[in-house]
Amino acid sequence: MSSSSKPNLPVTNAVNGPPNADLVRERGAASFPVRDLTYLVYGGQERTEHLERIANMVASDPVFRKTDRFFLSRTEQYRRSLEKVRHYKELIAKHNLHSELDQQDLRQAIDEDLPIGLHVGMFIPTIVGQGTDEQQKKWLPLARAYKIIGTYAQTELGHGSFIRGLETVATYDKSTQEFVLNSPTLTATKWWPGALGKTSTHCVVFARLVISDRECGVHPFMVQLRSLENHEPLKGITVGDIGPKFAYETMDNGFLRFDHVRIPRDHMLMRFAQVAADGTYSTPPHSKVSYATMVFMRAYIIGTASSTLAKAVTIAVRYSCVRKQFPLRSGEPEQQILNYQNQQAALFPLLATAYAFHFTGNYIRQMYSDFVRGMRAQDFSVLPEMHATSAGLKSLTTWIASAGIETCRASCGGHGYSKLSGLPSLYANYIPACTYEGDNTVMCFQLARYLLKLYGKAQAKPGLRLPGNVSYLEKSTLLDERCDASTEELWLDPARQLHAYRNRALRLVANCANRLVAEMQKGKDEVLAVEAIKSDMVKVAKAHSYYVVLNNFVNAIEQLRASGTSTPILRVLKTLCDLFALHFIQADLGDFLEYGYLSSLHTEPLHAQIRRLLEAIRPDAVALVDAFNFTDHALGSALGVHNGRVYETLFEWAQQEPLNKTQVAPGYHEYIKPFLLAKM
Ligand SMILES: CCCCCCCC/C=C\C/C=C/C(=O)SCCNC(=O)CCNC(=O)[C@H](O)C(C)(C)COP(=O)(O)OP(=O)(O)OC[C@H]1O[C@@H](n2cnc3c(N)ncnc32)[C@H](O)[C@@H]1OP(=O)(O)O
Ligand SMILES: Cc1cc2nc3c(=O)[nH]c(=O)nc-3n(C[C@H](O)[C@H](O)[C@H](O)COP(=O)(O)OP(=O)(O)OC[C@H]3O[C@@H](n4cnc5c(N)ncnc54)[C@H](O)[C@@H]3O)c2cc1C
Repeated sequence: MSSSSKPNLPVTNAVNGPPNADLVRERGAASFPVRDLTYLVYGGQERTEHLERIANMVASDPVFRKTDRFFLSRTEQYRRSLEKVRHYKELIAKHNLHSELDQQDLRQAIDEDLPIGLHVGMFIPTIVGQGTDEQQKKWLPLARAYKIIGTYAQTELGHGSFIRGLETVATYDKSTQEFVLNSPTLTATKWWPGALGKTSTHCVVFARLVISDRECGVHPFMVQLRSLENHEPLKGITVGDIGPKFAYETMDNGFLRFDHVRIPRDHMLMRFAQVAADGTYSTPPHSKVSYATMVFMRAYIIGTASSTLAKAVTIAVRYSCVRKQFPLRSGEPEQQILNYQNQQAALFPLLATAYAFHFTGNYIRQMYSDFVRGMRAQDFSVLPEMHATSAGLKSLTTWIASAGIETCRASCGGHGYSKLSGLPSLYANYIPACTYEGDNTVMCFQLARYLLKLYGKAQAKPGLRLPGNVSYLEKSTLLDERCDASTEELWLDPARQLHAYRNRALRLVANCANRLVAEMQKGKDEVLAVEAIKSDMVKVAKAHSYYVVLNNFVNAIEQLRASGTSTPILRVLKTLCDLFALHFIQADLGDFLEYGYLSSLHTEPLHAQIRRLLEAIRPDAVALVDAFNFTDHALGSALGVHNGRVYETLFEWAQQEPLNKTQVAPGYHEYIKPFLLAKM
């Protein structure tokens, strides 16, 4: 079945000409209407077409070009991203894109780490979340109109994960009703905040509040850094760029020091905690409420794991259909490398994961908006679940997406190593997601701690009802149950798949809890006992997060079935869901074998079923990546171009290499010629 209607995307950047015949054939053989799956992914036909209009506008606009990005210096890349910011603002005005959603769509289409990312992603959300109504009235209009540009300055040279250890101080001076911000040591220097170095005029600074020598904990403060007239740093402020990084060249991650900088009392963001004029301090309703922007960003990061991985897989799958190596038998034509089982085994689980993460993203968005609704009504009861779940999912999704991009790159052979494949920069720009907004390992401890606590409660109080995704912690009888998937067919049963993931998670939680007790019985206090089980805690958090991802994928398919989604779409989603479920059991087989949950009775049919799923996905692979509907601009890859003219595009793009501007190499006269022409 071919797609029900054609996508409206232009073929930009690629070399024009007849499309690659193999890709055309693959597209014609899809078993489902591609366009319908695109609508499903992007929330319907109208929304898809709107996104396409914006994507087309960006892709055809020379200011947003990406093709020369590899040939620009760091400074040029930063300047170029500022040019894009200015143009972004012009387009908002020109096309009346004033809603937050439109602007988000536009930034997503521009597809670059712009130095306003922190402004929209953390600075404005912190004012919204932490500012009083008056503070919002004062700063939001300025921020939304880009009259001020801000960032989120929390991390310091000596302190990142451990927020309570921050050293920057904000001392309240009752006599002038001001806070005095100071960086008392070198390690107190703010270090890393995006767009802090050169772009931002303002920032929300996290500093420890001190009132009359009393420590009141870390709080957010609004601080102006630079003059709005000439962009010079204000008195007492030392600010700059932290220098070269692994990638992320368009972003001026910065450092910042305060030398007794005074700000008015009403520059502390006081929605939840307040300092009165006389220095009276009112505590917030929840001790971690000032960490809410991080929770918001973690939810956002979970949402982007799918699209990032989907880009890498789109490039690798299209290229693997164009690329041919070896005939099976002499005299036969060479095979598309995607026909090889190993290539399918590398790429298809990642394709399935990109779809799985799409539904995880929907789930966490919903959870986050419920949480915000509660918080507005002063109900913080969901905060622990929201924090723990988002911390775990942020870690799992960014780890898998990062490793997945690298797998895609390696699966493209030599051309994957070329920056023109788009994969090295996708990887290098994406991997800090495993670190920023909470180091993944540290985040896993948060989820594991939450699960251990709930498990302990459930053990102590049989009959206790736990929230949906953790309700399995109530059922210790689950530990006695074994897998009964002894045939290939039984492995396709979602209930059995979920049973396996639940059982593994519960086992690891129970094991951790038992070890904790054993360590304490050996004489350790609780703190040291936790230290003794830390690597197991990471496994616990991952195991639970896998279960959440799978559970959401399974539920999403059920909901789609109930809402009348067509059979071909349901069939292909079910196949992807099965592959996701079975692949990650296979990948962690030791966990399931260790406690006898599985035996070779089950693993043989498991492996066989995975092979069948790879075969089932093969004819739909191109259609499944096409359904993500990326423009060539978004992919930025000579290997992933929609028309499949991979070699033509690679060849043309390589001509832009500055070394090719002259026939004779720069340096030839000084360094090559002397020895070439030297007498023997
Ligand atoms: C939309 C556009 C987007 C554009 C995108 C732009 C690109 C952006 C790119 C990069 C931006 C990057 C930004 C940053 O990195 S900002 C800095 C982020 N920093 C961190 O994430 C630091 C990580 N550390 C922490 O979050 C915490 O310190 C901690 C969780 C590790 C520990 O906190 P601590 O204060 O030490 O608490 P305890 O361990 O003692 O725990 C006490 C108690 O509180 C619970 N808890 C901790 N955090 C939270 C929270 N956020 N919400 C709710 N509850 C929390 C914790 O679980 C404990 O609970 P208990 O066991 O029940 O007591
Ligand atoms: C590209 C990028 C952009 C960033 N943008 C911003 C920004 O805009 N604003 C901002 O404020 N910050 C920003 N950051 C900083 C970022 O949030 C921190 O780097 C991150 O939170 C990790 O903290 P850390 O660097 O202190 O790592 P550390 O905590 O020093 O981690 C180092 C290692 O120690 C381990 N470790 C740490 N604590 C423990 C523990 N208790 N037990 C066991 N192991 C532990 C970790 O797992 C890790 O392996 C950015 C960072 C990057 C890379």
